[in-house]
Amino acid sequence: MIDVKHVSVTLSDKKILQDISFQIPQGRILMVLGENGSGKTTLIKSMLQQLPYTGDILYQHQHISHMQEKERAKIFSYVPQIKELAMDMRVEDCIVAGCSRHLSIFEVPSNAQYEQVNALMEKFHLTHIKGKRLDEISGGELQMVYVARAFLQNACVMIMDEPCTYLDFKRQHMFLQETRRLCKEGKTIVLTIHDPNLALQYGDEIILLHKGKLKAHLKKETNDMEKECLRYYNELYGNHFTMSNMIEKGFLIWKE
Ligand SMILES: Nc1ncnc2c1ncn2[C@@H]1O[C@H](COP(=O)(O)OP(=O)(O)OP(=O)(O)O)[C@@H](O)[C@H]1O
Repeated sequence: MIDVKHVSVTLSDKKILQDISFQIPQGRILMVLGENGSGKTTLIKSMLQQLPYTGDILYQHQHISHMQEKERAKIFSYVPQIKELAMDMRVEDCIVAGCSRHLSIFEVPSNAQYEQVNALMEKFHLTHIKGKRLDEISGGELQMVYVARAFLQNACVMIMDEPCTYLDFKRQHMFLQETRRLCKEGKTIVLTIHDPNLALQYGDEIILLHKGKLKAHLKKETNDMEKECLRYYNELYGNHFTMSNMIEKGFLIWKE
């Protein structure tokens, strides 16, 4: 379980997050929603100890801030926003770096690990970019390369910052189906996303940030997530939304 307790972040004298508290049980997908600048990235970077914060963030009742870097790498894998991704390496080398925590400093990845890379590249339909450098592939492909790398890392908690942004419609669903499968194996997934429909379809829980504050925490079991999400969106962003079953328009949905 991850326990975020009264977390606040101030950067350059600006309050970015204010008194955020929530828990995520193991084996759940938490979707983090909120408009641009609401604090989603700041929240996940705080969880990853990449930003200074006040309050407490615990994993299985242990303070994450007290853990060694290596211990944290066993617990968390991270897919940053695409704007932060390094370019100067080959696709396979980028993915195989996901298992670097299993290697000692002088060790190079084994053939078996490269086989795992090949399997992941097949799973995510990336075989056509094998051998290419990261600056020779598309934005969506780059995003999937980093997702594959995080999958290879096999950490207990996967934290991903807008992993769907550059993915086409099919790949968004394919990827989210994979994350759901990982959850069934006991992994915990935290991901920021802008599409409330994807969050509703795949999330076990949703938190909604607004101006650095936690506006809502919805759970599949205890909330009518669709209706409450609609209510919050209308409250926050003006009365612009309705549910698809309330209007006579067709739209594409993913058949499971
Ligand atoms: N180092 C910094 N110093 C000052 N302000 C910052 C810093 N980093 C981020 N901010 C501000 O904090 C706010 C929250 O940023 P954050 O990146 O967490 O938002 P977000 O919800 O992830 O946005 P988006 O959906 O656009 O990615 C923004 O107003 C941003 O300008």
